[in-house]
Amino acid sequence: MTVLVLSGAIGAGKSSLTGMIAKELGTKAFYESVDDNPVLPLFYADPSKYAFLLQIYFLNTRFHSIKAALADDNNVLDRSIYEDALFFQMNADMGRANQTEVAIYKDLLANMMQEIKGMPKKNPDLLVHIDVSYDTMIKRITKRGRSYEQIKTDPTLVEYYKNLLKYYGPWYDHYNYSPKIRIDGDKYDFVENPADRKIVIDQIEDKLHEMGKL
Ligand SMILES: Nc1ncnc2c1ncn2[C@@H]1O[C@H](COP(=O)(O)OP(=O)(O)OP(=O)(O)O)[C@@H](O)[C@H]1O
Ligand SMILES: Nc1nc(=O)c2ncn([C@H]3C[C@H](O)[C@@H](CO)O3)c2[nH]1
Repeated sequence: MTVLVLSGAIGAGKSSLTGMIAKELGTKAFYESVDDNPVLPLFYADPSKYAFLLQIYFLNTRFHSIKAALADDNNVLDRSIYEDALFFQMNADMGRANQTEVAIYKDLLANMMQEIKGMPKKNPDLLVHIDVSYDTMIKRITKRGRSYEQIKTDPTLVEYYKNLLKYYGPWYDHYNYSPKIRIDGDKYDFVENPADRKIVIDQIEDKLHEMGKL
């Protein structure tokens, strides 16, 4: 049983690469709830009002996916639960959550992580992190076109996205729940270019070989 999780900023290419890895390795893909997420558009319209609710929503849906993915055999998840705290900490630091919400969220997250520790498989086998610059991130967000994520319609998102990248650097450096690998999302156009896709998939497979997981 091998479980891979993807990480990276908004629009980094996690969902795209998740699908490619699942196809290549013949594993099942688990995607975070976006298009069916009733809170996400509300959050982008009024972050202070909905930051806490969105975080609870994501934590709950991610926990469902993790329970399914860690119980089953070979799986790949398009975002790790370890990034949830990063998002909430950043939103809290930006004044979008009060101290009571922060305390309740942290306690609930710790409680859920405790449950995960009790599962037969506690941690993923490999974290695949996609690194992107601000310019690439914006290009991809624009290309994907979710209306509420566009900086043209909401210029305050420039600060939000730049801030997110600032939080991701140290987050990746400190991540130690499993082996990890960094993919250069600026360099490799693994969506449009088959040669780049092969390079990226090879990097992941080489790492799995090295770990004795392939
Ligand atoms: N390496 C890449 N080269 C070219 N286009 C890419 C690349 N990665 C992603 N894209 C494109 O960028 C957009 C965002 O990709 P995707 O939805 O996979 O990102 P994500 O990391 O899952 O985003 P989110 O965090 O919002 O869920 C899509 O339109 C996708 O086709
Ligand atoms: N606030 C907040 N907390 C999270 O834990 C979180 N996880 C994902 N997202 C947002 C980013 C993309 O717009 C969209 C798809 O990733 O959902 C989050 N937003």
